[in-house]
Parts: sequence; structure tokens; C-alpha cells
Amino acid sequence: MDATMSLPKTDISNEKSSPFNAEPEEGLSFSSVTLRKLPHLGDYLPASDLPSRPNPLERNQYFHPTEGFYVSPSDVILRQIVYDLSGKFSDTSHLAYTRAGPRRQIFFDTAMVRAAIVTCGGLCPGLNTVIRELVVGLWELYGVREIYGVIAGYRGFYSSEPVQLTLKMVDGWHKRGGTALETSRGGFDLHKIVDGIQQRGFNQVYIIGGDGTMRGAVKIVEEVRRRKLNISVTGIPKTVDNDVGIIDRSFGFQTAVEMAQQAINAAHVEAESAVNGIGLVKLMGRSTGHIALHATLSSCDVDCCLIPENDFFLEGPGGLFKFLERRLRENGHAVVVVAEGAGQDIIPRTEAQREDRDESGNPTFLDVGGWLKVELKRWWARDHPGELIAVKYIDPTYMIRAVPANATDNLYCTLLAHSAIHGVMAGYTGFVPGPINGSYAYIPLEEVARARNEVNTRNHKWAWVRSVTNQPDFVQT
Ligand SMILES: Nc1ncnc2c1ncn2[C@@H]1O[C@H](COP(=O)(O)OP(=O)(O)O)[C@@H](O)[C@H]1O
Ligand SMILES: O=P(O)(O)OC[C@H]1O[C@](O)(COP(=O)(O)O)[C@@H](O)[C@@H]1O
Ligand SMILES: [Mg+2]
Repeated sequence: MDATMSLPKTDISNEKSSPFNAEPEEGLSFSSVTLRKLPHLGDYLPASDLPSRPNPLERNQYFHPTEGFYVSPSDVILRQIVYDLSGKFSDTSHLAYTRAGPRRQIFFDTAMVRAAIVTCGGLCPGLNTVIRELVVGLWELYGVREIYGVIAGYRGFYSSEPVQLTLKMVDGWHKRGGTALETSRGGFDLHKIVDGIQQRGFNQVYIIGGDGTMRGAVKIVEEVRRRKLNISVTGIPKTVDNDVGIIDRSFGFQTAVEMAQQAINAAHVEAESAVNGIGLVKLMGRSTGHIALHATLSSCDVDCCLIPENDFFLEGPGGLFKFLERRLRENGHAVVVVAEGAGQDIIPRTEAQREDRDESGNPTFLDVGGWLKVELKRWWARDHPGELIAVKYIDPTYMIRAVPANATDNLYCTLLAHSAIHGVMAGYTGFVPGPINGSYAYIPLEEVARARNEVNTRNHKWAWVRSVTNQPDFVQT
């Protein structure tokens, strides 16, 4: 049967009208869509300080913009694309974001642009590609020549001299892991950072980082606005853990999953080749188990996937040991994948360990893999004296994030970088570019900083994990 979805005509909502955001038009069926308003320099700068000009892509020798090339403020991406046609619409189902892409008119004189690029937080495959593509995009698409790399994270804005970046310098960076600009945790001093941005005359700031970085970027945008500066700030979401919300996934995540699979494969080979072999792999994921989950699904060799979103326990009926004992009896070996943030509440720790934080204030974790290995051996020796066991523990955590991005992630990094540039040139600020349901959108930075992407253990994906591993729920009885 061909069902036609009709959206309810009530609840017309456009968060706040502005010349830079779409107005609902009479007769259009998206009248019930709530469009997230994007911050724009024009929100606080007088129009006389913000003259618009034609996009230089118009004159670019390699571009021949056709009808439909430019994105207009009324182009939107819907947050949700799965609907229940029985008519049970929820409020959030019609949330929309401004579509990313080049604008016909821009708000920067590209000869006057001084762009700053910084990387903060942990490493992630693709960081160098994003940096390179920001430089290439600014240089080739918009003719910008004043592009600077801020060294070693937020502290670089006030503690070291930025490095001028050229096309020649960044050549080949997309093939290198890590970040050529260096990164660090901590060092967030809001006033020193914004003073540094002002003193160096930066008017476009590209901040590449994870959830912590985005929270910092929100404060920078607020301070820039408070000082009424003509500076556009964008956040490019980076996290190997894939814990940033709203966007489909973060760059580098697929590469990390691919690398994780290699570790799982090795663990499987080791486990299969031993008597009562247990292959144990620890993967990154502070508070979310996305890497563990995706690597489990794609490897098909995993017996049990432990993630921070799911509690587990070791001893007694329904516990991990009983389950593994069964698997060893049935198959002779087992493979366990554990995300670094899993089981943290059941690992014994001292008061000092409980309080320990990294320079950014993130809690530091105990090694769940090392602890599990010791506990597994202790349990087996106690309950099965004289029987062989081999626990092969692989910790590839830094290996999976220190590699260059794979082809899919490299492509993604390019689109992110270019989307960021187009948005900044259009005068938007305090936004994040990212794919939503496969299409690139601009999302308010503040919203991204608040959103978390956790594994939903009640949805189909987790059910899929269970169908692959046949693992229990680890419920105390
Ligand atoms: N709430 C916050 N406010 C301001 N800055 C923050 C905040 N949280 C983290 N930062 C800063 O952001 C940077 C990166 O944060 P971190 O948590 O280490 O990595 P990530 O951004 O990858 O999550 C650090 O310089 C840190 O000081
Ligand atoms: O040892 P480091 O470099 O501080 O980082 C370890 C952490 O960094 C991560 O890889 C990524 O975390 P962020 O994205 O928050 O930087 C975590 O999975 C891990 O806990
Ligand atoms: Mg983080």
C-alpha cells in the first residue's frame, strides 16, 4: 500500500526569525518543522560592519557554479527520518538544521581573513586530514593566504607562536596519523585565549576537538560575542569514541573500528590455539561502547562485548565467569571485548584513584583489561584446579587512534573541513558542521556540546550484538 505522510499543520515554529535563517513560507508543508537557529555574526554586529559580497567561487577558474550549487537558508536537514505513519508524531520528530554548503553571498573579505586552526584533546585518525583540508579549502576555494596553526591545543593561543601554514606545507598530511599541530589536555583559560585570538588578529577560528573542546568553544563564542568581535568560531567534532551526539558518527571512528577488528582477530587466533583460551581485547570508549560494539558486530568472532552502558558482574549465577565457563566447555575458547570505561564501578580502587583526573578534568580509568585478566586466572585456578587456561590480553587502544584515516574517513574529513569553511565564510559562528542522516548540516555548537551519543541498549543495534554473541544480560538473580 502506498502511504502518503502528511505532517500536521499545527505547531508552526521557527525558533527566532533572522535574515540568515529560513522563514516558514506560506503553503509549504514544512510549516510544522522547527528550524534550529544558527548563531550569526549579524546577530550582534551592525549591518555596516558586515557587508556581504559575492562568493569568490563564482570567479574560481575550477568552479562553474550551476543552478542549485549554492545552498540557501531555507535548505534544511531533518533530524529524524524514521516516522510512524500511524500518526503518533512526537515534538522532536520535526526538528531541522540548516544545510551545510557554499552560500551565494559571503560576509568576509577573503583578502582580510586570518584563520586559526587548533586541535585539542586525544588523538583520532583523520586529524591531519581535517587540518590539511582546512588549509587547502581556504587557500584554493576562497583564496585565503593567512592561515595559522595554533600549537598544542587551547594553551597555544596564549603560550606559543602560531605557525603559518601553506599549501606546500600540508601536502601529504592526510596520509599521516596524529596531529601535526600537536594537541594537549587542560590549559583552557578563556580570557587569555580570546585575548590571544584578538592580539593575533584572527577573524576565523577552527577548533577541532571532542566533547570537552566543544564545551570550551561554546565559552569562546560567548566571550567573542560579549566583546562584539567580528570573529567567526566553528567547532569540528573529533572523537575516536564516537561519543558526540546529533551527528551520524565522528571522523576516525570507522578507521578505529577497522583497527580494532585486527586486534580481535589476533585475540581469536590466540584463543583458538590454546587450551581453554580466552582472547581479551580492551578498546577505547570512556563512557560509550561504540568502538567495542561496532568491532564486535563486524568481526563475528566475539563471545561477549562489555560496554560502559551495561553493568556486568563476575561471580555467581548470571555472571561473566559462569557464561565464559559454558563457552569454554562448548567451544574450547572464547573472545571478550571490553570498552575501557566498562566495569569501572566494580574494580577495587583506592580513594586517591577515585579522585584522579587528567589535565582536562576527565576521570582517569583503571585498566579494566588487566584487572579482568587477573580475575579470570584467579577464578579458574580456584574453581578448576589443575585445568589449563590461557588468557591472552591485547590492549591496542593507542594503536587504533594513532593511524592515518582510511579512505572513507578521509573523504568525510574533507567534507567536514570544507563545510566548516563555507559556514564561516557565510558569517555563521558557534556552529558545528556534521552529517545528519547522511546529509551535511550546521548544528549550533552549544547543542553539540550538550548532546551525548551513548549506546542505546534497548534498540535494534544492541539486539543485533546479542544475536551475534548470544551473551546474557548479566542480571543478578
Ligand atoms: N567544560 C569545559 N570548559 C572549557 N574547556 C574545557 C571544558 N572541558 C574541557 N575543556 C578543554 O578542552 C580541551 C580538550 O578537552 P578534553 O576533555 O581533554 O578532550 P576532548 O575535547 O577530546 O573531549 C582541554 O584543553 C580542556 O581544558
Ligand atoms: O591517554 P590520553 O591521551 O589522555 O587519552 C585517553 C583517552 O582518549 C580517548 O582516546 C579519546 O578521548 P577524547 O576524545 O575525549 O579526547 C579516550 O578513549 C581515552 O580514554
Ligand atoms: Mg572527551
